[in-house]
Amino acid sequence: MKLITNYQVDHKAKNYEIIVTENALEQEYDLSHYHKCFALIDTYVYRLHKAKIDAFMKRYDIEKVLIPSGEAVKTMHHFSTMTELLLEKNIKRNDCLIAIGGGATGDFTGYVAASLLRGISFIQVPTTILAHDAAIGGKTGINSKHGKNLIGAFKRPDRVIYDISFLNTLNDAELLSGFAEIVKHVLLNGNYKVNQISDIVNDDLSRLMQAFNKLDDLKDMNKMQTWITYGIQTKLNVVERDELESGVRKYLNFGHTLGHALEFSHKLPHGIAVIHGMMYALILSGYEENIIEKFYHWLIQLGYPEVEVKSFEHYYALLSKDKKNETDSISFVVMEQRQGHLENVFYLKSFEYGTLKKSFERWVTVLRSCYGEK
Ligand SMILES: O=C(O)C(=O)C[C@@H](O)[C@H](O)[C@H](O)COP(=O)(O)O
Repeated sequence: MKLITNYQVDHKAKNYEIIVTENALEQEYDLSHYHKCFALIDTYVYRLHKAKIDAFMKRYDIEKVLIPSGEAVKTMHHFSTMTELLLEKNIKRNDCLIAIGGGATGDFTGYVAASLLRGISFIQVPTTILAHDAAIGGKTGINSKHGKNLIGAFKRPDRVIYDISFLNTLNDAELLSGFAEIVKHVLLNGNYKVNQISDIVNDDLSRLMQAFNKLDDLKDMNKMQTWITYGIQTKLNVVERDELESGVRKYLNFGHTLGHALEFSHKLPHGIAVIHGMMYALILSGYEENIIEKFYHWLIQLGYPEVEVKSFEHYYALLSKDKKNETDSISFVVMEQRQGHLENVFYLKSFEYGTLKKSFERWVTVLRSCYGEK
């Protein structure tokens, strides 16, 4: 068994362990302090990894509950059905829910755990690259008809068991979706040299761009592991400082404002929507078209698909419901270079309708020209 790394989250109390390794599900864990465990498992993931998951459940006498795959489960209907089902099963405060699946499975299960009996334990068993981000930091929730993740809670898992052998069965869309959050983590760590920014030169970003320049590179899990641990470390550095998102954690939402609106409107994989949302956020941040084009050329080489685009007004309604807004104007995380700084500076900035719309039109023009549409 190859151990990549074990993390210990450094909060003042109630820390949790993040085990990242191949076949992590086969390791021994002490679950004896729970009265009973229920595993909420993404149906699609269960079909692909039945033997492995069944062996884990048998070893710890865990009860299986299959749930709809992916984002489809994050509805009030499924939340209500699941909580009633678990109450029917006479769930206890010292029981534990185990989420086995991608980010959506973790969000849903965590929110059920946060709500049932005012909070029971839960464990994350993420099965995607995207989950290197989603399973850490305690954000849980479901969607509303008004937008993505609008109902939720902060709820720390008791443990994250990240069995990276699950990643071998990810399809192309899932690989691209997960990789988008790695790109975001690299940008967040950016050490750009001011005079070189126009060539997108950044130690980590250029390393990433060199390591991955076609879709097949994303399938190289040895390569990917390095960047998954990089992403986890970046995320931990932020959430340990600001768990409840009153300050720096907001920057983890870079690209997510328009990203969530695109994801919600077109039912796109999360990261594919976010990668385009980041390009829009760069335009809002003041970056010139040539920088965005360079990014897009790399992204197209990797296989990121173009997004369908509706009118700006359509997205504006969703942007106005974003959780980061504190007034009637829309808040975006922007990434700017400041005079005298060697690093990019992230901050939250409010924008009026006119600026957002103009930037949107610029983004659509770049998008269309890079993807070769008339
Ligand atoms: O952990 C965070 O904080 C993030 O914003 C990370 C995001 O990449 C992630 O997609 C998160 O689930 C989005 O949360 P939301 O608060 O924008 O719903």
